[in-house]
Amino acid sequence: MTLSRNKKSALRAVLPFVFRHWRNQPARLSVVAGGLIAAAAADVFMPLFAGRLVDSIARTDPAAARHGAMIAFGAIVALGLVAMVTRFIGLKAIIPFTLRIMSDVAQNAFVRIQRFSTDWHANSFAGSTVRKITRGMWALDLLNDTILMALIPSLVVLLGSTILVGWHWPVLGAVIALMTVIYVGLTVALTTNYIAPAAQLSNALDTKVGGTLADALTCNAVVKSFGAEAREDERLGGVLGKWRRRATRTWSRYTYVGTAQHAVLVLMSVTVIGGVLLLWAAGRATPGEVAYVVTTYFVIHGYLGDIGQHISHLQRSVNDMEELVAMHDEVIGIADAPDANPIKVAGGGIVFDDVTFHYRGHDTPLYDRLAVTIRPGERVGLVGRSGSGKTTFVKLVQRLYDATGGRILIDGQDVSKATQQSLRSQIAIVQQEPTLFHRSLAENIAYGRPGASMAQIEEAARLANAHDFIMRLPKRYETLVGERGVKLSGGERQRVALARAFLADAPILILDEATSSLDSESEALIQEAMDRLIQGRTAIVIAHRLSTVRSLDRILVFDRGRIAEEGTHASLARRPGGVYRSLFERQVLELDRMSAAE
Ligand SMILES: Nc1ncnc2c1ncn2[C@@H]1O[C@H](COP(=O)(O)OP(=O)(O)OP(=O)(O)O)[C@@H](O)[C@H]1O
Repeated sequence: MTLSRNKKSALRAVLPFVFRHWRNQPARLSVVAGGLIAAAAADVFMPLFAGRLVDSIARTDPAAARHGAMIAFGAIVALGLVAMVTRFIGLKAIIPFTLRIMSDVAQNAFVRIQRFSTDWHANSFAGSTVRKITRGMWALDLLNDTILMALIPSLVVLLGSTILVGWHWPVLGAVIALMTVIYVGLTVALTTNYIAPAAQLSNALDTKVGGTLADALTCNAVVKSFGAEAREDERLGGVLGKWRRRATRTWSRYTYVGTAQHAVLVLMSVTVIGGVLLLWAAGRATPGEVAYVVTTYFVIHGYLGDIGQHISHLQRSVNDMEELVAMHDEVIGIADAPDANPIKVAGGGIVFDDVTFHYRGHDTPLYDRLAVTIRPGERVGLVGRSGSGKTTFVKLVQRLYDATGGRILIDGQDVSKATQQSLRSQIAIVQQEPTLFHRSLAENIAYGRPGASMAQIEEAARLANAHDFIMRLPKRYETLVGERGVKLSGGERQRVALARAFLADAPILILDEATSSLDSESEALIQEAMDRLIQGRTAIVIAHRLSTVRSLDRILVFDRGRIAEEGTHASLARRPGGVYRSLFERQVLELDRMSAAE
């Protein structure tokens, strides 16, 4: 999290990040900076000719007055045109320049986040992450505009005007320089030390508002089922209340700082305009020169007045980008080894060679030197109480987590030394609660094999007993399934996931059996499809209903991260006092009770 970082480290992290992106487009950057600097330089000379104009028309000789005035007027118009054209060129070039960086930043963030470990995703709110990316993207737009369109031109005007005035009247130049330094120093100090800490706190709460909204909306089905809408309203209200208090503090600080800046500008007008009037009174400045200094003051006033805002924008955009940049610095978690090779899976034998595994934050390891061998083509059931370590076993096979000790081998190759993409392409998984994309059914089924033909997709759906229900849908294979597949029933989602696994045709299959109570017809269809899918592959089936694992080659009974028993259904069911036997007896008893009740 970024709160512990101070503002300097935020600047140090964000600015190099942005400049790295600038360097990718050197030609465009030169056009942008060149155009905008030239326009600002034209502004510096404008007051000089305004002064000449006043002096010319004050001449007693009408012909000389007209001639002088025309030259000064021509120069003012020419400078105006130069400023207009060069600014146009700069502004036109900044559009593709910034848009390209914004899309690069979003794309790069997405590329990284997708590859962050399962652990990272388990600990992050999707809603907050989305907000960090979009907010960072727009902050980059503001940051580019602030530096290139505002701060650099302001610097050119301030330096140029100070030098030009100082050339005529060194003391007046020094006064302008001093007041500018006071103004900018005060602004920088107040924005960074006074406004930024408050802004950082309100940003953190802003992210929290996004997270709270997303959390409740994603779990809307749960909220509805408990009639907990009012509770969630209240929860959001609480977070919004905190955000409002923080935002009030931040926005008030902006107002106080604005007033302090205004006071310095008033002081500057007194010293600069007062100074040139004294010079005029002493006969050392003509009326035209007074007009020149007064106009210069107003030009400087215009730029300085906005500098406060530019610095706040700089600060705000840096704060808004900080979380995005921090994500770039985060370690991926599970990364491919530098010498990783694609895994080659033929039979699909899996070995847990004395594997120790410890979840972060837990006191004790879940597995302590767990040793398991699954033969190629073997069909193994994992059973055991909830939390006994069945799902973790398959997560380790997929290398969603790294083992703390020992090795996991597939066909003799260490999974930690294989490329993740190759490893996961060899494993098809049907989750307990399959998640579908809000895309067409055809796209969802073809996810495991991009480019599959419609005929292949239909064949997979038939094998998964999904074809018939799909054909009854209004748009058949083109039907959109809703966010996470909410428009389908649990059993239908399972069958789409099975079709996906058929099409993926991987040598290793992981089935996490659905616990949701399906009607018996749906259950039979799924069971039949599962039996078909398992044929000819190494299969690991996490089973909750023991009927599912009866026909498998071997059953591993998990108990608090250990394998308490293993064997076939028949051998385990006979073992007196065994864990499996007690689970089995309990399920038989439940079935008896249910049929008695019917
Ligand atoms: N991401 C995680 N971070 C920390 N602890 C976890 C994480 N996932 C699971 N655990 C813990 O590890 C233990 C084993 O969990 P696992 O999901 O492997 O059990 P399971 O046997 O599959 O349970 P179930 O049958 O309920 O799905 C549990 O105590 C669980 O709380």
